[in-house]
Amino acid sequence: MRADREGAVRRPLLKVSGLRKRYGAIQAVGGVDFEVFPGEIFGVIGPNGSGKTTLFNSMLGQITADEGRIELNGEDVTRLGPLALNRKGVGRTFQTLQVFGKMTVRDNLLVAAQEHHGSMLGRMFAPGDCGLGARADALIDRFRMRHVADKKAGELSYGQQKLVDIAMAFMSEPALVLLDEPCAGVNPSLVGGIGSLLKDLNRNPAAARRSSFVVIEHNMDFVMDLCHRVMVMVEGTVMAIGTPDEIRSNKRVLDAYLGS
Ligand SMILES: Nc1ncnc2c1ncn2[C@@H]1O[C@H](COP(=O)(O)OP(=O)(O)OP(=O)(O)O)[C@@H](O)[C@H]1O
Repeated sequence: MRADREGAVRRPLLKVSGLRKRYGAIQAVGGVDFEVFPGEIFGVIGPNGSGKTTLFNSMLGQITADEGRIELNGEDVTRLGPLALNRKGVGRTFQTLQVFGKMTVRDNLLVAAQEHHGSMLGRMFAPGDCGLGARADALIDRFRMRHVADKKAGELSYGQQKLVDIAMAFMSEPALVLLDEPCAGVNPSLVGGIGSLLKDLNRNPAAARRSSFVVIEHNMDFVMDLCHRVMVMVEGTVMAIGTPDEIRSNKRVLDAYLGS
């Protein structure tokens, strides 16, 4: 729980407590605690091997943590798998592209909503397509992809495919989106655009609810510009959590990570 500027107590959307995961002799995640609040963009940074991906995969039900508890809106979701979490409003993007190269951009978005609305075929023949076509078109416009909407995704540049990948995560209108290195492999000239897009999606006043994001990213300028708070992981544990300014001026973080 945390009090906002007006003093009202805010309940976390995501609460991770005492999370641990070991691989044999390696303690990948060694007792991690943090909270993400509604509407917050929360960054996770740390050197290679510090446990970020293991933490993500545990939160997404892709691996089972050895210990700890994960709560979504106060509900214990520790043992839920990816599909059940997706149905509860958790979306994700992967480090590597997940788009279907032979399908159009628009169809990629429609397929992404499949888990929420039954099979692709069922949806295609359902009257009014459950509103998914309209949602796909709205995202296509928001991501400025109208000119490529009917092109095969595999024909697009890597950066454009990355945008399709991110847009797919938003088809289910998630409350929480976990983004795994959204800038990885993207031309530096496109990185600013991805940041603006995510900020725009985060504050979207038209959406029924504001999405919160947890973002793993090695591009420090991107993280510091985008995130409201940042968590620094070192050797599977939390070294610091704070605003970008607090993290940039934290001596331990500078010595262990940022300063290197
Ligand atoms: N499936 C696995 N089997 C064995 N060891 C693993 C496995 N997955 C991760 N590890 C180890 O756990 C530690 C944390 O890895 P993890 O991938 O979570 O770190 P990371 O911070 O995401 O790294 P990177 O920034 O390089 O993606 C590392 O020492 C890694 O070698």
